[in-house]
Amino acid sequence: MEKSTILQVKDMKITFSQYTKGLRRKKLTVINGLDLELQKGEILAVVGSSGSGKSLLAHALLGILPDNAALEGEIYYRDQILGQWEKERIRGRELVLIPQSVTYLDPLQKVGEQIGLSVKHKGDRRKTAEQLLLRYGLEPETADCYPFQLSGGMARKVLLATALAAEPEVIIADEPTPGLDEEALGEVLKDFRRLADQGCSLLMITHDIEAALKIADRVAVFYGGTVLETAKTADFAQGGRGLRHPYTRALNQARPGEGFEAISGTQPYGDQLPTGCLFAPRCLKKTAVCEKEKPLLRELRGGKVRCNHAT
Ligand SMILES: Nc1ncnc2c1ncn2[C@@H]1O[C@H](COP(=O)(O)OP(=O)(O)OP(=O)(O)O)[C@@H](O)[C@H]1O
Ligand code: NI
Repeated sequence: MEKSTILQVKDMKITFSQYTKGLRRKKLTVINGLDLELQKGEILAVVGSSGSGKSLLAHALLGILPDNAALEGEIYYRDQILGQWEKERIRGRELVLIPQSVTYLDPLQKVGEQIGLSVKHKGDRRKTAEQLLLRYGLEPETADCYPFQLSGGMARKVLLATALAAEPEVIIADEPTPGLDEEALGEVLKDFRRLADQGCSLLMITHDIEAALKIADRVAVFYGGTVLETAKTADFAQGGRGLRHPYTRALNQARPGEGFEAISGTQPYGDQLPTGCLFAPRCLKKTAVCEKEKPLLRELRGGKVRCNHAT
């Protein structure tokens, strides 16, 4: 582990047991062999298409997976194994989630009180809540609203304010930006960068690769429940010359201004994973070995890649 690593995931696996017809139990592995490291004071963006396992990673880190999920592998926080008990102890304090859905807000509690509960330093919680609301352009009176009285964008801002109130060590932001207007988006991204520069560590899960590249230090690319590449943000520049994996290159080329070239096919899921490389069925560079063996995640040019052929 590097000295500045604050959070580390080693060989994570998440399996759901589901009841199928006739009450037979079926196991479905949705995350497998996932490794990730978050350094202190960095923004690590996690990108990947819908269903690749991004939110499950977030929920596993916070200890809020559903009851039918089994979690394997190791999570370290500040060099210590992070078990369920520890997760519950630091959740909402040292480690906070900005959830993907605004339904995480308590419908029966006024906004100001919800933010107030998270405020780290005692004192005037109401005032702190109002200041945080103001930071995202919401009137202080918003503190007296119930969640149902807010627009989607306002609710997002309340989730952000709640997370920041805790003055956490680590923020896991699961799609924090949808529904925000341009101005608020810019404000949030700037805030994230500033927090990181002050030493807070951020895992930013997002579909918005443009937003990620604006502020992130590194990017982890998820696919079919694992990491295919971790790259430095700079590797995406100049047409993605520094990138390592064919999937990341394809993602990069699908960005506006980069040619908008989509790749055909869809990501594999659960019980229908290929035996070899997860990306092989869609890869233009695959060879016989790719269909037989799962490549390991290996270090390459200051990043990591799970590909037999990357150089
Ligand atoms: N409770 C559950 N039972 C069974 N499968 C589940 C459950 N929750 C999630 N999954 C499956 O696990 C996979 C990963 O889900 P996850 O929500 O982590 O994806 P995601 O990358 O966050 O997607 P999105 O970008 O749409 O938010 C999906 O295929 C999903 O269907
Ligand atoms: Ni998600």
